[in-house]
Amino acid sequence: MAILDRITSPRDLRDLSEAELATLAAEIRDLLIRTVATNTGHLGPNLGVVELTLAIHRVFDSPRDRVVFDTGHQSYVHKLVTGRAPEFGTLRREGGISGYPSQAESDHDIVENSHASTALSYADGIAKAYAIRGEDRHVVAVIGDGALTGGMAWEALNNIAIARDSRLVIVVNDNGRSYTPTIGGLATALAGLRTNPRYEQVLDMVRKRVNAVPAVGPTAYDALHAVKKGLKDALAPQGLFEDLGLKYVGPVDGHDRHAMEQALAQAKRFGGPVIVHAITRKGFGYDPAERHEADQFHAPGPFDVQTGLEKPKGLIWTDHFAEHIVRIGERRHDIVGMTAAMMHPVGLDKFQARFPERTFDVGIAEQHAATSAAGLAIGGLHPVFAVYATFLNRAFDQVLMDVALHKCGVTFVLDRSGVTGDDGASHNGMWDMSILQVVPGLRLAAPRDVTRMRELLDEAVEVSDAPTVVRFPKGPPPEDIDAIDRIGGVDVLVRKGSKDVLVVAVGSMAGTGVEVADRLTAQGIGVTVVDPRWVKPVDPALIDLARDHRLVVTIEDNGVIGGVGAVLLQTLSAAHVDTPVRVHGIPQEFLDHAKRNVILERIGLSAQSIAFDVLHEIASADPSKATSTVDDRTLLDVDGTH
Ligand SMILES: Cc1ncc(C[n+]2csc(CCOP(=O)(O)OP(=O)(O)O)c2C)c(N)n1
Ligand SMILES: CC(=O)[C@@H](O)[C@H](O)COP(=O)(O)O
Ligand SMILES: [Mg+2]
Repeated sequence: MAILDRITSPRDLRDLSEAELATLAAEIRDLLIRTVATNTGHLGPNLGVVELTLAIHRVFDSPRDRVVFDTGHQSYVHKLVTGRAPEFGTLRREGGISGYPSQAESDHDIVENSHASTALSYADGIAKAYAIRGEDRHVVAVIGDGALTGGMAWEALNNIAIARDSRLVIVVNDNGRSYTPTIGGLATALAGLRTNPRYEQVLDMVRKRVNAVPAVGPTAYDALHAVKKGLKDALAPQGLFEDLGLKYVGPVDGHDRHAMEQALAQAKRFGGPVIVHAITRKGFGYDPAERHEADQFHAPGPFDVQTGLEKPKGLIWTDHFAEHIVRIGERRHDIVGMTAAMMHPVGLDKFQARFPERTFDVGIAEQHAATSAAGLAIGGLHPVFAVYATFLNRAFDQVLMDVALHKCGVTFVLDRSGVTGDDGASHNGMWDMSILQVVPGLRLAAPRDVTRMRELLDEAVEVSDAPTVVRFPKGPPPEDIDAIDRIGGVDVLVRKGSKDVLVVAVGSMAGTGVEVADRLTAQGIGVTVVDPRWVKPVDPALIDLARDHRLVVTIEDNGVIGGVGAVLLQTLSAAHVDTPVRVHGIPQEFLDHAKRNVILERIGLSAQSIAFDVLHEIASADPSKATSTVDDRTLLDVDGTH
């Protein structure tokens, strides 16, 4: 029987021998590799925290002591040792366990938000609460070196440094990388701490000699720690954490479980905030991951376990952006590319290779990126900040008050907009076309296909006195959908029969809009389908089109509150256009993980569902238009795809 099968709670870890613990680590690695190879997910980060997580759960008593993971993508080992090994095969599957902590799954889980750099703030609050309530409970926060480049982490550290009563242990999981090597002064400071060879050799010698002494060992090791600390000061620069007044233990070999346990036990005894600096390697224990130069299998697609080779995947929207931004950069020498630690995932790697001096990776620091972009624009350049839509949320005030207020020509390229699916509620890019609607002067475009993405990017970078946004979804783009006409800035995609229904299909929903038209025209309903291209500001042509039709139906891959449909409805009302508007979009909810297409179907963003609703509405308003399909959704199925 596998040792992992015997672990139903972290306390079971305490009964294992050294040999069993080593076997358990191997079993966990094997399960991680085999599961992610088929389910996808975060392999490199989780292979890097096997020993570290086991040590945490042997020294601390979860869930009485709380363990908070920053970003949460590295919480698979935590899940395995907190009773979820039996269902680990359902990882990231619909109805299965999430790829991030989930309160619904376990009392051991806290932070579900996959946005980086939040863990220390949570931990600060929880630890203060326990101190005030007089509860003798510890809080352990695991934060990566990448997440430490996020501003929130330093806001938290500034407070934690003076929270003397907080029983808070911060484990810095330092593998030197986000996707690629972590950038900036912090990375250099951490490297200074972890790469001082003399310090390591002396540390090794001290640890071996002292720990060899039975009974006295650990205590003596603690006492010597003070010496070691002095030693470190002599050998390595004063740690930036200690300069903040934070106690610091380390650096510790994060793959040496015993050493990690000693360091954690020592930190636990401090009784106040303390940092344990663990040195790990992303992908540790699986050669293809460790050797994977790009990102050490941060989030690989399906791959072959034996060879580590990823299954070939087709081009996605990002790949087409990656090509086009280089072409733009060739003709526009003022264009600079910016990313928040995601150079390849957002498609700026080719631009960086071509124009290294015009490409900036700012770390996981979207707020800084947005305001630095404003600075770059003020300085006479045109920044293109490529970022996942959901991660721009945290830079809303910077977009509003630092970029738009000063009329800066910055282009935001929002990848992964709309429903992304696998990475759960905090990854869906369903907010941008709502929150950015309120930004005065900002122009927002949603391309329906690659050709329109190129056109709209070209138009966006020409705007020098306002922020522009181009947003597209995760995954492969559709075939091009050519327009049959253009009215104002609005592309007409379909125009059949009388002007019964105007379908306003936004960006990636254009194909769905055309399919809705197919279903309605098959029922004798006249339909016009348009793609606004620029959804903000509202194109006046849409007002005239709406006025000429009996019903307006909007379809968008964005939340329904404050989105394109909502704003069009408001605009028509202000223009005294009485045509009713039915808004179809993402319900304003946190959506559980599942594949994008499954979620779209489930929330009614499918041609079948929308056409049925429209037909129902028309039949109830004009019974002469009622047909047999009103009560039988399947009869609408003109192309037999449902
Ligand atoms: C605000 C935000 N921006 C970007 C990301 C995308 N992202 C996910 S994990 C990751 C790298 C995290 O690096 P680190 O904290 O060092 O953890 P590691 O993967 O090395 O364990 C990034 C940039 C995110 N989750 N949140
Ligand atoms: C954890 C995190 O925020 C990212 O690594 C996320 O997994 C991005 O996923 P995709 O790049 O697959 O959309
Ligand atoms: Mg890292």
